[in-house]
Amino acid sequence: MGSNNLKESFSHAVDGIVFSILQERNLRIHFLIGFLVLLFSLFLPIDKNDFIWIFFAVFFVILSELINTLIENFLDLFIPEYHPIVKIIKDISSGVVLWSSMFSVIVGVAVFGTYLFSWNILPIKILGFIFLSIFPFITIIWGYKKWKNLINDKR
Ligand SMILES: Nc1ncnc2c1ncn2[C@@H]1O[C@H](COP(=O)(O)OP(=O)(O)OP(=O)(O)O)[C@@H](O)[C@H]1O
Repeated sequence: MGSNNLKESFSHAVDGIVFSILQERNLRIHFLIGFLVLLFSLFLPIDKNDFIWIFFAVFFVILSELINTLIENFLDLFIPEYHPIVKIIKDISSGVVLWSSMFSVIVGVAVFGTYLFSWNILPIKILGFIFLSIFPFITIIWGYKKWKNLINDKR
């Protein structure tokens, strides 16, 4: 069942991406947003470095969504019934997508804020601070009890 040439390997890889796009609504949304962001950036005088950051942010979110899809399918194959550990793994996997989306928001605000509104670094620092300190702090307080129960279930 292994692929024996480069063309076949490429075709299987494309099949994987097509399957993920057809299966996952969130992936379709991220592709659409990524396309619109890149299209929009064509109309701004964005320099090469900033464009690479934008492209990387879009690419990174789609990559994490593909990994999320991979993990979900893997789990559904081997453990289709409800299981507390499956819940934890799937939630972490979604968390990876959320985390990379937050990174792309920072990049978007930094680049587009500069070109559209001549923002300096302050709004970006504030957003970065919110994402890296206030966000984990609030979510830990908010979700602590729920997660403690889940971890106890796991034991
Ligand atoms: N077998 C399972 N056992 C326990 N919890 C599950 C199971 N399947 C799904 N869940 C819970 O439901 C959520 C959604 O899982 P699902 O597989 O439907 O992904 P989805 O709808 O594609 O969501 P997303 O891609 O946004 O993570 C998971 O994050 C998890 O909390």
